[in-house]
Amino acid sequence: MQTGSGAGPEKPDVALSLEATDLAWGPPGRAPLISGVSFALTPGDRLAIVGPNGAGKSTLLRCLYRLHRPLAGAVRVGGTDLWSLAPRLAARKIAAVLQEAPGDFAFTVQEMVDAGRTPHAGGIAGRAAGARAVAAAMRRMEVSHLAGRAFSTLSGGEKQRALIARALAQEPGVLVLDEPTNHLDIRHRLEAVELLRGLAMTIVTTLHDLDMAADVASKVLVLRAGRQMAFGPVSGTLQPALIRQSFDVEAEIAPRGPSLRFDYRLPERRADSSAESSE
Ligand SMILES: Nc1ncnc2c1ncn2[C@@H]1O[C@H](COP(=O)(O)OP(=O)(O)OP(=O)(O)O)[C@@H](O)[C@H]1O
Repeated sequence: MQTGSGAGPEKPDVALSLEATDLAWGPPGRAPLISGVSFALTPGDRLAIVGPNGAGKSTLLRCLYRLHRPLAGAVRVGGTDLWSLAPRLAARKIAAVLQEAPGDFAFTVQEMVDAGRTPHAGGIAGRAAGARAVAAAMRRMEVSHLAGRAFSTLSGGEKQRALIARALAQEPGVLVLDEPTNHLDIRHRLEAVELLRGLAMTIVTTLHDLDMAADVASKVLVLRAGRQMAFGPVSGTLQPALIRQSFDVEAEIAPRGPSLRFDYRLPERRADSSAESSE
């Protein structure tokens, strides 16, 4: 994938602010799966959402790309309530890169990436700008040579790159990604980090790997059991005590260039609890 600025869409990206205020969501008739989530991103911020399995990371993302309507609180993009926008206008402001959806399988890569233009205006000028944005996104994600291939026949990493190309073709102000480095090999993973750092849009991504969160993100939000444990700059926020509380592991943190490196171990069992368990 090409990460240099020369390979980007010709129209400059316009990053937008993103704000969540006391956000809560849960399925009808059930207790909220997430609640009390509040954060504010300025245009161009890159937020990593981290937390253990089942913490509510994907649920929070669904609130941010307008799939789940909040039970309480609000999401504002560029200062406007997300739910006051028509769906098409919301899709011009926020694009999502999710794990592949069953509906994606019927299309070629070209058709998939073209679909990123759906929220945008048609007309001759609109179509020409759209074709340029699609071609630039495909070049950037190195999927141009796969244009005629059925999406269903791609490898996991190729699929991931095609899905990111579709979102880039959408030219959003905010890009939301669910575990974007899943399936990527070492080289493409490093390139994804560089890509995310180089995009001139606001980024929100879930990540399991804290090293990667520190490499990619300027800010981090830690969730556990649907509650926000912390939100703030990566280096001041991801501290051993918070990692122990949130993930139940002991962590040692060391600087690595401008980023951080995390080493983990399981917490030692307390002597009295092992005595209890042997009784
Ligand atoms: N629509 C739903 N109805 C009922 N429960 C749900 C729904 N969506 C998510 N959940 C539950 O909410 C919890 C949080 O799920 P979510 O997928 O947001 O977690 P996550 O942090 O992304 O997890 P992982 O790291 O394992 O991907 C899980 O226990 C999940 O089973």
